[in-house]
Amino acid sequence: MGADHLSGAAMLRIDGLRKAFGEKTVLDGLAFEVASGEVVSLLGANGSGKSTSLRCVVGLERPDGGTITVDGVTAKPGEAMPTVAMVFQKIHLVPRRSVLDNVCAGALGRLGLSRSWSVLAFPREVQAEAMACLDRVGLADRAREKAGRLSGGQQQRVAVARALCQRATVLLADEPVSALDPAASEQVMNLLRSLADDDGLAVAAVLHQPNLARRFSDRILGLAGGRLVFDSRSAEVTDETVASLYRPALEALEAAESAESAESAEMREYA
Ligand SMILES: Nc1ncnc2c1ncn2[C@@H]1O[C@H](COP(=O)(O)OP(=O)(O)OP(=O)(O)O)[C@@H](O)[C@H]1O
Repeated sequence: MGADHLSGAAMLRIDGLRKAFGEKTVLDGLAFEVASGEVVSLLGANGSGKSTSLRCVVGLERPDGGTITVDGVTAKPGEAMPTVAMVFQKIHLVPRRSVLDNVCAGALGRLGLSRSWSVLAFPREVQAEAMACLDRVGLADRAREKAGRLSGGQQQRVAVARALCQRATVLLADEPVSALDPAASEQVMNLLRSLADDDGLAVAAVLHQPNLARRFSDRILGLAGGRLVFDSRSAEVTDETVASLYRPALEALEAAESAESAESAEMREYA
């Protein structure tokens, strides 16, 4: 699984990343790397900072500190690097436009067009590239259909094709399979894996399914409180390691529930 690429230089390097929303520190000096050809999964309880870290990398959030380096080039704070693309749980396609147009939209940045959909037709060479990207994700035969008519799993693959048309070297995926059934999840995870193995992309995915993370990634990063608590090869991540990530959140929930039931017992006593 991508082992050949692991010795390569990092395609994505994050160092000392910090981000706060008001008083709340969400990323507290996060650091990790993803090599070309590698799939890395981010696991952690709700609110541990997984999405925020990816959103900082793609320029959707402006970090308060730290550096993000892509293929040796360090981004200015809040800058969107042209070769970093992201796919989301809620798939952002324009449902009324054709699948092909949605994929062509990946080229808008380098065409110097704003992210507007006013263009009536994309240049022929962009359309040809988009078709090749659609072929890569196995959906060339659906190019002329409206994107909204495709299944969730197919739409996620179209979003991946759009990232390819952007010529991404780093693909970030924020819960890419959380809304998909098991068969579609499998297909999307296989696609991410093969983009790393066969096309040399550096893939970082936030997942809520530890088993998928173990099966499809080279390494798993465990996050808690905006910090890295482990960075291990997938085969070395045990059930106990995973459980320890979620335990504090579970204990906090149990404590809140028992405080609530103690309070209602007290209220019943007074009633
Ligand atoms: N725009 C924002 N404004 C204020 N707080 C935010 C904002 N975005 C995220 N947060 C807070 O930052 C913390 C980390 O959020 P983040 O989405 O990165 O966590 P996560 O690990 O991806 O969680 P989940 O698994 O629930 O998606 C949370 O407490 C969240 O409420």
